[in-house]
Amino acid sequence: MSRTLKCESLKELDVNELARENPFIKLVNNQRIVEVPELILESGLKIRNFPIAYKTWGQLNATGDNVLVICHALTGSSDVSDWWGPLLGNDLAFDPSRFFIICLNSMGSPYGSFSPLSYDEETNEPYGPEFPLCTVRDDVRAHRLVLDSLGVKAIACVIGGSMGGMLALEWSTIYGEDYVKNLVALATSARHSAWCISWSEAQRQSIYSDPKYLDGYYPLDDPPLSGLSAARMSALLTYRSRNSFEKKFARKTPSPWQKEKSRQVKRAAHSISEKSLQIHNDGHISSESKRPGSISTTSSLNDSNDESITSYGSTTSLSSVTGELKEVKPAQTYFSAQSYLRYQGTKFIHRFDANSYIAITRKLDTHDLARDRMEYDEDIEKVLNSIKQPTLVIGISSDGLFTFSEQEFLADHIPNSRLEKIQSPEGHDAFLLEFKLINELIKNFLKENCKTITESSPVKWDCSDLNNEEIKNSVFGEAEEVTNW
Ligand SMILES: N[C@@H](CCO)C(=O)O
Repeated sequence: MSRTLKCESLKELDVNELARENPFIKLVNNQRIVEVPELILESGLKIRNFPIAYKTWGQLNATGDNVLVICHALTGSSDVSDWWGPLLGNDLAFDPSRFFIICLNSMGSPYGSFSPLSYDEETNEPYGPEFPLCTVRDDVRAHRLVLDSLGVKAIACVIGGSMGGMLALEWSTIYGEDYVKNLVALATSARHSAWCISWSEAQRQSIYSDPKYLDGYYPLDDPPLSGLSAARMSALLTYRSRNSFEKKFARKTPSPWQKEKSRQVKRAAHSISEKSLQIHNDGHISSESKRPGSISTTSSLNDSNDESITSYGSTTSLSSVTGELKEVKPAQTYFSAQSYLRYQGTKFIHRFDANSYIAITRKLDTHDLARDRMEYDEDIEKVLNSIKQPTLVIGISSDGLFTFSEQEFLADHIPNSRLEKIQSPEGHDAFLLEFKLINELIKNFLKENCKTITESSPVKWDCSDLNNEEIKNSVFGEAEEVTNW
């Protein structure tokens, strides 16, 4: 991270102190958090003295215009090295020896910016479910205030995928080509589709239906984990594709390490009814798995008193006639695809907050470049037509969430744009997985459109914050093959 540059006019906040109130902040290495004095949200509400977290790499040049603004996706943080690490480094797409690279955390996210975990000055309580609606446009306006205070005069290119792509489109639309010189939008849309809104809704409903949700007034030490985990599991399915799952898992049984990762902990069953109950409630993370009044037979996901780790693929089963244990091979009811989903759900609840998830999915739902843009008659094609910057649109062939046709729509209506298709079976998340292809596409686009910067002499930058070890140990879990190319 650039240690030399500080916000001139914004108060720098003590990250460690903030992390005492919001433990998720600790998951992001070496970011800065500043206090923005005031912003009027799109809703008309004025917010005061609120935090924005950001992280930078490289040095700002004398003219303040060698700036790459990278915008993160739904559950991302300001730490680009954690989720797009293989694109960041000397001679890569995001080259800190030439560009000043900045990623600012979106509001609603639990990773440092203004969120449901922030304290309301008036009540001295976290906002929780009373956190105000923050839109993509609100993010862009708040982030602009931070860029101004850092001395940024123009953005060489704004780049983002998924929600990050929405921010990138808004940056270009709000501030125009004098301030934002180039745009790269990946796997995103001009407005959030009915399909995406519906998935957001289904995920929020998972959280609402967790009895621990308590209308959002849950204590931070007892949050609605099962609802949040279920929300992430269904979200994850929309981020991948049927074919990638079939190829990866088919009908495989989880290996012992996969079972261990997904914490499938079972105690021995002593009767048919106990065994049936175990199968029936298998995967229900807050289940007691016992009849009211009887002794528990299945531990919850967080139970550390494991007696044994078994699965229904074992050879111990029950005779339906006698009700006694008998050595037979039962039908498989626990599959590798399930252990993967459960593991992902568990991984997520350790790094995200339920109210934040609700706030940020609502932000996605508000996204519509045409909304309230009367100067364009709220006509989406006219708004896209007003984006004059050289633009690269990148779509994923198998993306079922932000479909390739939505990328075609963007490219068809943004006049100075080029469309690239990534052939990948991975679905939407390919924008976070197909590093090599994305690196090449963005690098070539910048070479073509930011020549004076890409051809400038490289300057030294502090790369101590970037190393393979950090990428491998990503708190957010980069793909397993991240370092393989
Ligand atoms: N996997 C990404 C997908 C959202 O586009 C995330 O969690 O942010």
